[in-house]
Amino acid sequence: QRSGSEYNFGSYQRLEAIYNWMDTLVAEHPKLVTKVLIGSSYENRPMYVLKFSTGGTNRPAIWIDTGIHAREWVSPATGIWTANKIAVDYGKDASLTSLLNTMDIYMLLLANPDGYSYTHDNDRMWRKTRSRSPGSNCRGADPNRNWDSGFGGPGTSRNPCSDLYHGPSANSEVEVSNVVNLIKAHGNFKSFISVHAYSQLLMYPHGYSCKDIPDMAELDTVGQAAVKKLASLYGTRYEVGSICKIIYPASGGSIDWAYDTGIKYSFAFELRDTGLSGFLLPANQIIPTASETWLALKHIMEYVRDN
Ligand SMILES: CS(=N)(=N)C[C@@H](Cc1ccccc1)C(=O)O
Ligand SMILES: [Zn+2]
Repeated sequence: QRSGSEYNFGSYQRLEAIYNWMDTLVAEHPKLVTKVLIGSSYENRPMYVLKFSTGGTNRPAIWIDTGIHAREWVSPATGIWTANKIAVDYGKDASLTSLLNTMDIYMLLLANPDGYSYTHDNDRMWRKTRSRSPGSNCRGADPNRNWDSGFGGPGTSRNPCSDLYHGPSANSEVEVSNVVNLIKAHGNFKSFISVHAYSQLLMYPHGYSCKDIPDMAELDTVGQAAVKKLASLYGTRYEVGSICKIIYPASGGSIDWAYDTGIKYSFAFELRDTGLSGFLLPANQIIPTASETWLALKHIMEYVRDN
């Protein structure tokens, strides 16, 4: 279907509809957007990254992933709206256009496709991947505890039945190793942004330690300015801080790995709301959430472009 017409950005869509929509986005903006297959999930679903590029080779790049936790539906919904916004606004929004004339943006909209599918067909509250654990009837590892950053440390579990199960080893989840391989092969990412829900937070590393990172002051300043712009639309209030300090210790998280691998501008969003609806955010809040989040994302990307 044409992305501009039939696809309803204001509703939660099944995996198949999102994949179809990606194809229409590429078809409608062939000079800007390409679909890059970075590998398959545990259950053999393709993992596609949308690459926004106006040319060059291996330009400095910004990474955005949504949907790593399956039940956090407003995350991929926001990613889809954002991908469309970037495609539509290129050539119209001077700041975005200048960014895309010098940098690339990579978006992984469904970072945990097996889990996302499972929340539609089996268990709305599923969080993890769907991998099998030898010796256990429980399935899946937390893809946000499986990265090689303080792996197995505080805020994780070695019990395959726990929602915080870190997996048998770092990068054991193919959904994680597919991303790690791309980031390493590319080698020129300047920013790594992972979008979660809920709590209305904008966080920076670390989760595996509460010690301030060397770039803490800078990332905090960027974060504070970003959430100020977010709040300017509807007054939605976000808090800014390190993962460990602002919520809890969490080891093996993606943005900790990204930061420690040298990607300075690494952030995690926790979108709406603060617990009233939680993971079951009503669909009528998708577009408002995506619209306000865009102001924060744009601020971060502009800062990365200019620094
Ligand atoms: C509610 S939640 N599960 N999205 C919170 C999310 C916080 C976090 C984000 C990035 C890195 C580490 C930790 C998590 O526990 O994985
Ligand atoms: Zn999450």
